[in-house]
Amino acid sequence: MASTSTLPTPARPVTNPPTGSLPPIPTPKPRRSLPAAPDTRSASPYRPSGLRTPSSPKPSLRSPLSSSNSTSNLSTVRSASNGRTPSSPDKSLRRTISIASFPQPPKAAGSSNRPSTASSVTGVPASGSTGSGTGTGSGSKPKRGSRLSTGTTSSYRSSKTPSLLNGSADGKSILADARDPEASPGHSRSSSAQGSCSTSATTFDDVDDASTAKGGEGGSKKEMKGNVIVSVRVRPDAPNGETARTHGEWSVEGRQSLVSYRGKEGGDYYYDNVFTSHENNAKVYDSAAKRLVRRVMEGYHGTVFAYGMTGTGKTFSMQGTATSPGVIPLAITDIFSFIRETPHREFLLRVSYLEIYNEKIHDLLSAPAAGSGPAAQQEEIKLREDSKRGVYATPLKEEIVQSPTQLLRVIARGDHSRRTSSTQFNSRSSRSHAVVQIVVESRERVPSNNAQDKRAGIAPGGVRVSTLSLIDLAGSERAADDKERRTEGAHINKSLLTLGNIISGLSDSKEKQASSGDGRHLPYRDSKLTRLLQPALSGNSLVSILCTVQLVSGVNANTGETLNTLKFAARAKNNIVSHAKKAEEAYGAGGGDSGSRVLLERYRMEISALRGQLDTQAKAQAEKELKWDEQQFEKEAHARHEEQVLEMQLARTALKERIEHLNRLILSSKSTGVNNHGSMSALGRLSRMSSIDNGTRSLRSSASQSTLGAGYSHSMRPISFMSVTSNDPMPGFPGGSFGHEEEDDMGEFGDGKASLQRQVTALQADLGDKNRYISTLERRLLQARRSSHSRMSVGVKSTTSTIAEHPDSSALLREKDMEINELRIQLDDKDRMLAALRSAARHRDLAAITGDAQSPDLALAAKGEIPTAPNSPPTTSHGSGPTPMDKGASPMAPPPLPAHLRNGDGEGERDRKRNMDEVSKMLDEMIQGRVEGGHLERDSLGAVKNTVDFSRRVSTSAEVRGLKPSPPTPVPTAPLPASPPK
Ligand SMILES: Nc1ncnc2c1ncn2[C@@H]1O[C@H](COP(=O)(O)OP(=O)(O)OP(=O)(O)O)[C@@H](O)[C@H]1O
Repeated sequence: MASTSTLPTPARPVTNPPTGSLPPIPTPKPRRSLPAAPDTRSASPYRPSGLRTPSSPKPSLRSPLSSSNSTSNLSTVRSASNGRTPSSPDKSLRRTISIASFPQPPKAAGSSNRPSTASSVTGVPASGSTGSGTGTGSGSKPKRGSRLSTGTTSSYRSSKTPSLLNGSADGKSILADARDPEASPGHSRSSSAQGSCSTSATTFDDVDDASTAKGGEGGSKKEMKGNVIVSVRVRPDAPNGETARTHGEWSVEGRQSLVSYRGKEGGDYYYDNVFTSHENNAKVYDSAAKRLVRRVMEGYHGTVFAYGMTGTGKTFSMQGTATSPGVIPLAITDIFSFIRETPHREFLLRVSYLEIYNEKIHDLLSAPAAGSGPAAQQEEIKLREDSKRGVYATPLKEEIVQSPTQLLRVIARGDHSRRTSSTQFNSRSSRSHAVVQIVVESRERVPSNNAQDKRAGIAPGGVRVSTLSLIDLAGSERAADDKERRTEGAHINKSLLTLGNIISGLSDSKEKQASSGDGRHLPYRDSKLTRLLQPALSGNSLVSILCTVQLVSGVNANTGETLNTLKFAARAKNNIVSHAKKAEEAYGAGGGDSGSRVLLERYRMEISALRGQLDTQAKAQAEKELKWDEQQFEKEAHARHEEQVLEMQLARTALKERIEHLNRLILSSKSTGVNNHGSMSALGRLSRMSSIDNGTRSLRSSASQSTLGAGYSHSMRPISFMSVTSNDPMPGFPGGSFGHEEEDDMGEFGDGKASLQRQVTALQADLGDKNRYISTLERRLLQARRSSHSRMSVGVKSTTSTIAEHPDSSALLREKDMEINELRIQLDDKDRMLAALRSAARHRDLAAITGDAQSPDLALAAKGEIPTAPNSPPTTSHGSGPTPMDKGASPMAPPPLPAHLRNGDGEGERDRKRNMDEVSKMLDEMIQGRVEGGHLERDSLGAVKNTVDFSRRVSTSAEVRGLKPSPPTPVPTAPLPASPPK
C-alpha cells in the first residue's frame, strides 16, 4: 500500500537542524510559564513548539496540542533533543518538525495496524539502537512506526490525518492514494474527471462541524491538520530525469514518503508525499493538489504553493511543459471537469494573476505598453483587508473565463509578463513570486421543473464564492554577484524568511492560544507575500505545499539549503492548522462575499433585468408593428376605397354617356316618326317635306352650337329652336314651354299625332346630330385636303404622281364630297320642310283668326270628308290677302274646302284654294326635285321613297381610317305620301 495509507509514526526530534541560506528563525522568546497550565517546556532552552513529539501512546481524541504538550511527550522530546544536541542548547531553531506527530484519527483508533505512538518512539536519545543512518542504510527500508532517529539523525513522519484532502475525514475510507491507478498520466490527461482520481470526498460535510460533533478540540484539530498537505519533490540531476536513488548521503523513498540524510545533522524526513525524480507532473498533481482543487470547487478556499531553492523545479512543477503540464494547467482541466460533472450548479470563474517583485505587486494581466516593463504605467497595487474577502490586492484585473483554453491563455499571458533572469542555478529563474487566483462562484441551479422561476432568474440557493490560489514562489538563493540579482535575492530571501518565521510562529501562536486564549502576533505584514498568504496560513484555507529539492552531493551540494527546505516543509505541515470551511452562500448582490463581488448574482440579476427589458421592448415592438400593420391596412383600405370610388365614378360616367347616347338614339329614332307598327308618323312625313321658305336661315350652324355645346336636355330648349321661335312664339304652346307635355305626349308622338312643336323639337335634335356629323366630316375633309396639299407640294411631279399613285385617296375625297353634298341636300330638305310647316302653321292660325265662319268646314273636316290635323285649331274665314304665312301650308292644316261647300264666300274660298295650291305646288316641286336628283323615286302608286344607300355610305365612311362618326340618323325610308294631284 502506498505510504499515504500508513498511519502516523512518531517523529524523531532533530538534534542538529541543518543550517543553510534560509535566515535563521528568530530567536524564540523565553517561554513564559502559564499559571493555568504550567508548561514544563519552559525548562527547556528550546522551543518545544517547534518540535513535534510523538503522539500519545494511546489513541485518543485529544488535540494535537494536548498531545504534543503532554508531559511525557515533552519530556521525551526534551530528553531526545537534549541528548542529541548538547552542543546547541540555546539554538533558536526549532529542533523537531515532525508531521508524524499528528494525532491519529479517531476512527482508526482501534486499528490494529496502526502502531502505537509510544512504541514508535523508540528512538530516543543518542542511545537509539539504530544510531546514525539506522534504518535508512543502504538497502534497508525503514518501517513505519519503527523508524529510529538517533544521534544526529532525525525522523520526520507525515501523518495521514483524516481530512478534506485525503478523503478519509468521514471514515468512509475514500482514501486518495497518490498512487491511485485511476490517476491519469500527465501526458495523456483528459479533461474529464473520469480520467482523474475519484473525488468522492465531495460527500463530506463540513469537517469542522463533523469533528466538533465528534466531541472535542482534539478531533477538530486532527482534521484541521489533515487539511494541510506537504509534499517534497526531488528534481532529477540529469536532464533526462534519471537520478540515482541514492545521492551520496541522501536517500529517497517515494513509497514511504521519506527523504533521509545521513550526513552530519542528518535524519529521516517523512511527508505526505515524496516524489522521486522519476515521477512526473501528473503524479504530483494527483497526489498534492487534485483533491484540494475539487474542494475549492465545492466551496472551500485552497492554496497551493511551491517552495524551494532556485532551480529545483518549482516553476516546472507548477506550470509544467507542453508535454508534461503542471499543477496549474491540470487544475484548470479539473475545474472544468468538475463543472461538467455538476449540472445542478452553475459556475462563474474569474482569474487574476499578479507577481510580487522587489516587494511590489504587479498585475500580470494588465497589458503594459509595448517596450515598457510590466511595471510601467501601472497603478500601484495595494493589499487591503476585508472581513469577507480577507486580504486582497487592488486594483487588480480579473478576467472572466468560460473554457480551459481561455483560462490557460490568460495565465500564459501573465507568464509572459513575469520577470525571469538567468542566475547561477537557473538560466530562467523566476525573480518574483507569482500568484494565480481563480475565483469560483457557484450556486444551485433552478430546478428545471420550475420554468417560471427559471425565467425570472430566481435561484433556490445563494452564491458560494471560493478561491484557488496557485503560487510559484521565487527561489531562495545565495548572494549573487550581480547587483540586480542581489537586490532581487534580498527581497526574495526576506519574504521567504518572513514566511518561514510565520510558519514557525504558528506553533507558538497555537500553543499560546490554547493556553491563554490569546494568539501571538505574527509578522504577516513584514512582506507582501506573507500578507497575501495570511488567510491561507491562518487557517481559512486548505493548503498544499510542494517543496522542491535537488539532492546533490559533493562540492556543489547545497545541503544546507536542501535541509532548510525540508525543515520548512516539516514545520509547515506541523504548524499550519486549517479550519477551512465552506464559504457561506451569499444571497443577493449585497451579501456574502463583499456583495458586489459576487458576479454570479450580479449577472443573474442583470440578466433578469435585461430579460425584462427585452420582454418590454419586444412587447412594445410587437404593439408598434401591430399599429403599423393596422395603419398600413387602413391606408391600403383607403387606397382601395378611393380606387373603387374612382372606378364607380368612371363607370357612372360611362353609364351616363351610354344612357345619353341611348336617349339620343331613342329620340332620334322617334324623331323619324316610325312607330311600332311601322306606320309613318306625321313627323316622318314632315321630315320629308321641303320648305319653300327661301328666307329661312340655315339651322345647321345654330344647331351645331346648341347640340354640341349644350348637349341634349329636356329642360333646355335648343338654341336653334329659340332662334326660330324667338320672334314667333309657337301658337298652342303658351310661354313657349312644353317640357312636361312633351313627356306626356310621347305616345301621341309615335302615333303621328304629335304636336307641331314637338315635331320641330325632334327635328331640331335630329338636325343637331346631323350637324355634328357634318362638322366632323368637314373637319376631316379639311385635314385630308391639307395633308393632300402638303403632299402634293413636295415636288414638281408630286401633283400628278400623288393623284396617280394614290387613286384611293382621290376616290375617297370624291366620295366624301358626295356624302357631304347628300347631307346638305337632306339638310336643305329639312329646312324646307320646316319652312313649309311653319308656313302651314301660320296659315292655319290666320285662318283660325279670320275665318270663324268656316265652322261648317271644320265640321266636315271632323266628319273625315276633309283631311285635317287632329289638333289643328279652327281656321278662320278671313279672306284677306295672302299673309306671310300663306306661303306655307301645314300638312295638318285643313285642306281647302270645295267651293260648293263654302258659304258663298267666293273670295275667301279662292284665297284658300290658291294657298293650298301653292303649298301643293311647292311640295310637288320639292319632291320632283328630289326625284330628279335621284334621291327619291316614285313607286307604282306614286309614293316616293329615298334611294340613298346609307349603309353603303356608312361603310364607306367607316373605311376611312380614324373616322368613325356615329352614323347619321338614317333618313326614313318609309314611302312618303304622294303629293295630292293638282
Ligand atoms: N522534475 C523535473 N524533471 C525534469 N526537469 C526539471 C524538473 N524540475 C526542474 N527541471 C528543470 O530544471 C530547470 C529549473 O527548473 P525551474 O525553473 O522550474 O526551477 P525553479 O525552482 O522554478 O527556479 P527559480 O526559483 O529560479 O525560478 C528547468 O530547466 C526545468 O525544466
